[in-house]
Amino acid sequence: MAQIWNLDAKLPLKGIYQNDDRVTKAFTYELLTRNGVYSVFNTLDRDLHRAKRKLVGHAFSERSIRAFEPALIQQVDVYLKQLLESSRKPVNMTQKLGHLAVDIVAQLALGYDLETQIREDNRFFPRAMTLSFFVGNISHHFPIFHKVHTNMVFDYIFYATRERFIRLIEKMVRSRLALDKHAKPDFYSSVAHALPSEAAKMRDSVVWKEAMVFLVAGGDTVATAMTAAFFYLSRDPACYARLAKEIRSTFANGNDIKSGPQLGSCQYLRACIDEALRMSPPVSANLWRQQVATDEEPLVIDGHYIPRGTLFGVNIYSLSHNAAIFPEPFTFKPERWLPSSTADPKAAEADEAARKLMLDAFASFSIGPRNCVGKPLAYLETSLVLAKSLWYFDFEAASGPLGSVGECKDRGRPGEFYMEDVFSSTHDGPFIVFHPRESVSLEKDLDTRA
Ligand code: HEM
Repeated sequence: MAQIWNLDAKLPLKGIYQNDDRVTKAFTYELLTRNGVYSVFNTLDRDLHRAKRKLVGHAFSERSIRAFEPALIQQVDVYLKQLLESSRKPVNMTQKLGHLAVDIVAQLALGYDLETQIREDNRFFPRAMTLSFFVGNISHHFPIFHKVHTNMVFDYIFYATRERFIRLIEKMVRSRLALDKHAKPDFYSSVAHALPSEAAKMRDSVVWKEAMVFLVAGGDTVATAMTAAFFYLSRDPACYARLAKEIRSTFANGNDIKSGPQLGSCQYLRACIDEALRMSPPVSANLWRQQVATDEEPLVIDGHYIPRGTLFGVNIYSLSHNAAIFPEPFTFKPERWLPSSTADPKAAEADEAARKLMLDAFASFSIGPRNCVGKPLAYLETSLVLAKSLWYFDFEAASGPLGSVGECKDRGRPGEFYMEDVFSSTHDGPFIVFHPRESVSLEKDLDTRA
């Protein structure tokens, strides 16, 4: 298996990921399915993918997201209440935001109250998702293991966890199907009109496959984005102060923090999120691609001839840390994403050219027809959580040994959030201490929102 690393950033990204006439997802994606039933994520066939993408896209239209937002805010309120209860004590943000994100995505997929934020019993669910990423990632990078049925070995070792995970999803799907199509503002409600009336076994059904993708793709990733943002902000007083000032001067009260022009005007918030996504891309695997089987012409990308059967891709982490595009790539600098503020027209032109180069190379959600369909929701969720956290609290890194959990020490970069690639990412920390702001009352706002 060959691989193209992104040494010259400009071309291979588009040539690979925006070239769906000639390039498709690699066969390794198909190894992630069982029973030959594909989801929007792992289907290779271009026409089937387009149809599925159109279907799934309904859940992310502006209208659907607006309808879903109150359910999202309800989950964020649970998180805020818990921060209040644990004021002045260190909070492990990997756990806290992991629970929040999975509760949100369970609401989004199937209107289900997973309640990992408040109850212990379903907390195996995010752990099981990470496990499924881990096992799938092995086949994705080493398909030979799949051939020798390594997945069956993992199935055997993790049988109990896998069965528990699948039974819970089955319960979620069944309880949703028992309700009226439009009983909840969720994915099912957005797509129910277009679903086949299925006689298929539950685990082979379209609802099952797509809901499963939502749960796996939309929980862990957003949790990592938010956690990384807290890591960097708690270590950079200047960025923290600038963001706090922006949030606290944009809104008149906490109930106003929702989607709309005010949230949209928070340019520095968006810059902080993009910078966290660049520094710590939640999907850190190589997204392998291959030449479309029916394409008979030689494939040349960015001057590289790609022999038939080769898997190739651009690694998002390495691209995001290419110093020729992102100067000082290991420094958290949200300002790099802001429009130029210099009065000198020549300098402004150069700044804008540099910014365009970065925007073209920003691939944390990938690009092209297989890019992330959940991107608008991911931004909304991350923006709301950061803005509301800063509205109701001041926060800082914990002191003592807990304060350094999450730092990347073994590569000599303590300023970087340490993550491990399991297709998505595993991590721990940071531990953050929250102090309620005296000038605002979360309890009062929660009462008015209830
Ligand atoms: C910060 C958060 C997120 C990041 C960084 C992210 C990143 C990505 C990336 C890089 C891909 C391309 C994967 C590939 O080519 O193999 C992808 C695809 C996808 N994402 Fe996300 N994602 C995020 C949030 C979400 C959310 C919230 C959802 C839904 C609830 C979601 C659903 C999907 C789906 C369904 C695909 C497959 C799209 C297709 O193949 O057409 N993602 N995401």
